[in-house]
Amino acid sequence: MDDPDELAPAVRSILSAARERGGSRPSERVSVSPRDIDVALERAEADGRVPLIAEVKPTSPTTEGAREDDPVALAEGMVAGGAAALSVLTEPDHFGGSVGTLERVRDAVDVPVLRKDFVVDEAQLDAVESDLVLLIARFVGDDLADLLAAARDRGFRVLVEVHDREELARALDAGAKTVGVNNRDLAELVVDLGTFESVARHVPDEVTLIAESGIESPADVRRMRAAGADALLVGSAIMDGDVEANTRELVRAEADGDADGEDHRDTTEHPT
Ligand SMILES: O=C(O)c1ccccc1NCC(=O)[C@H](O)[C@H](O)COP(=O)(O)O
Repeated sequence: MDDPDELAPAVRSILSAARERGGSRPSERVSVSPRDIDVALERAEADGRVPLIAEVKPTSPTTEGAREDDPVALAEGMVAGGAAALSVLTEPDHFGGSVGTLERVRDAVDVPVLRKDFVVDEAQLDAVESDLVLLIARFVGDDLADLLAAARDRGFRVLVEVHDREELARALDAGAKTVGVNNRDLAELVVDLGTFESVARHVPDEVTLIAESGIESPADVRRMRAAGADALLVGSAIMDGDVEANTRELVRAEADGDADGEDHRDTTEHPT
């Protein structure tokens, strides 16, 4: 992992809390029969919906206040609004999430559910079942391939998050098949949609590519799709107000707008 001093204080705090929670609770090894994310994304495309992963994110270090509504009602609103899949924060100390929330949400909906947390060791994988788990390349460093294998052994599909080309190369070397490019720089917590545009062009076509963070409007959706996003992960913009209406507005961004429908990913080979 990078020098922790380079990370925003909030992110250092998130990571040290994750390590403390780590293997503190001995759990049985989970075994998951996952709902297929690719099928869910393809179904959305076939229906003319932008494939959207809507995030149940009660609060965060960059959000003022917290959303206290029942997360299950929020999740159901997102699905009613057309979300192809959901992401649920399980980090309790900085995002107001919990594994119990994820279990309740996953029981209530039939779309794939991503567990959004800061997994840094294998024992954390056994905290709860989900269809996908997140591994953040920057935080797991040289353990990425081992954690990827450990997650797959349990049946999880793995979303590997990267922020630059070096992390992308490590993700691809480790065998990632689903890659998220986070527009939020975890060192400074600054969001720049140009991050996705610059990294996406180096992602091979066969990889499922997700644009994460900072997507706020139908124009942002079209921008990320034009840069090659197979799907978008959106939290704050959906959580702010009526989640069903907010989800619907983003899901319809291509039907209502004039996207060129082209994928601008580079299909030539790049050394990893
Ligand atoms: O969202 C934050 O404030 C944050 C701060 C520190 C580390 C991670 C953080 N977010 C995690 C995420 O990946 C986002 O929740 C997700 O991509 C959705 O982003 P957004 O649509 O911008 O809420």
